[in-house]
Amino acid sequence: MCTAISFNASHHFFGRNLDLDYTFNQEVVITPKNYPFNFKNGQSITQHYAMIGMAVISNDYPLYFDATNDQGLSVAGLNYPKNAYYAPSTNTPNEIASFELIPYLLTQCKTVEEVKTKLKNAIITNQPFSPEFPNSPLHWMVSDKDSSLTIESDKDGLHLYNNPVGVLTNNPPFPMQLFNLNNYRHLSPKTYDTLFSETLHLDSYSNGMGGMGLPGDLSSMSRFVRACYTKETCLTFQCVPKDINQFFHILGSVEQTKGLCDVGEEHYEYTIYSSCCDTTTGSYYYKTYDNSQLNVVHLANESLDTQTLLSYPLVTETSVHHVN
Ligand SMILES: C[C@H](CCC(=O)NCCS(=O)(=O)O)[C@H]1CC[C@H]2[C@@H]3CC[C@@H]4C[C@H](O)CC[C@]4(C)[C@H]3C[C@H](O)[C@]12C
Repeated sequence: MCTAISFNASHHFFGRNLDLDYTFNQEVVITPKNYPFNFKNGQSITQHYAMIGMAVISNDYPLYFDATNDQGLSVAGLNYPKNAYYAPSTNTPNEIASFELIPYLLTQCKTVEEVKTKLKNAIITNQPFSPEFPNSPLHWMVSDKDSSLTIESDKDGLHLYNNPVGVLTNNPPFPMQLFNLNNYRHLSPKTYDTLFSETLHLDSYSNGMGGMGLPGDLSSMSRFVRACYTKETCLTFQCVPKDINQFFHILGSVEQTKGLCDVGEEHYEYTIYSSCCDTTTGSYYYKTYDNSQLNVVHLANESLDTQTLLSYPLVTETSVHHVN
């Protein structure tokens, strides 16, 4: 399970929690502007936008989990089991293999509008990257500073849904997630007087009672509601570090502690990393389960007119600031 968020404050921020019971060898990866992409549909690109994000590099190829390009467009892939359907290839030019979608969009598009145009007649296909990395059932959130889009490739075709909340988790399909939010329309950061009785004097004995009924469990529908509510009510400070801090607190509202989510055979899902990319500057902040210190990799600090992938292994050791 995972949660992705797009957040507007002093800058535009985009990031996600990656929740899983095992870890890949993922690292922060910068793809510079002249790294050659040879897509399965026959298209080759050697001049394109640069991108930064979390990826596994295999065979010199960046398998991105989430990334942002130098134009401020971002995409994250999240688990979408049992619903994702990728079609067999028929060798047509509008095909994109599922593992290629993030680089395909981020090399060529600046905005969500451009993504919609690019994907108009697209088909997501099922060619796997390699035997070591077979296909995963994913759906995606694409965001720029003005809007977000959910991409779902189901048995009945490719769906592009406007995503007005800027949040994505996992199942069920996105229209159901959005509809389910209606069930929480009563939630409020304020504690109102009781609405259903004038004779019973029901006491507001605690702050925060306007939020009673907000789900706190880790199921994907609950995380969707909780992340939307936390994000919508979240204050912004027009100060980049403070807004990034707010972003990590929103992600923290749906993070998974080891032990809470038993997936069998003594494995537990946990939040492996949380990321927040400042898409205005291309700075990728992250923390890991064991290291809650923020680390950052800056796209702008590298020369991007090159061909070779740059990678930055995650700093996963617990870091403590000793005060005395
Ligand atoms: C597993 C993760 C989602 C986390 C999640 O939701 N876990 C709930 C498990 S459960 O459903 O609750 O049991 C997803 C998110 C992004 C994915 C990678 C995207 C690039 C690449 C695409 C290739 O085609 C296949 C390999 C590849 C490295 C992918 C591996 C894996 O699929 C990643 C990490």
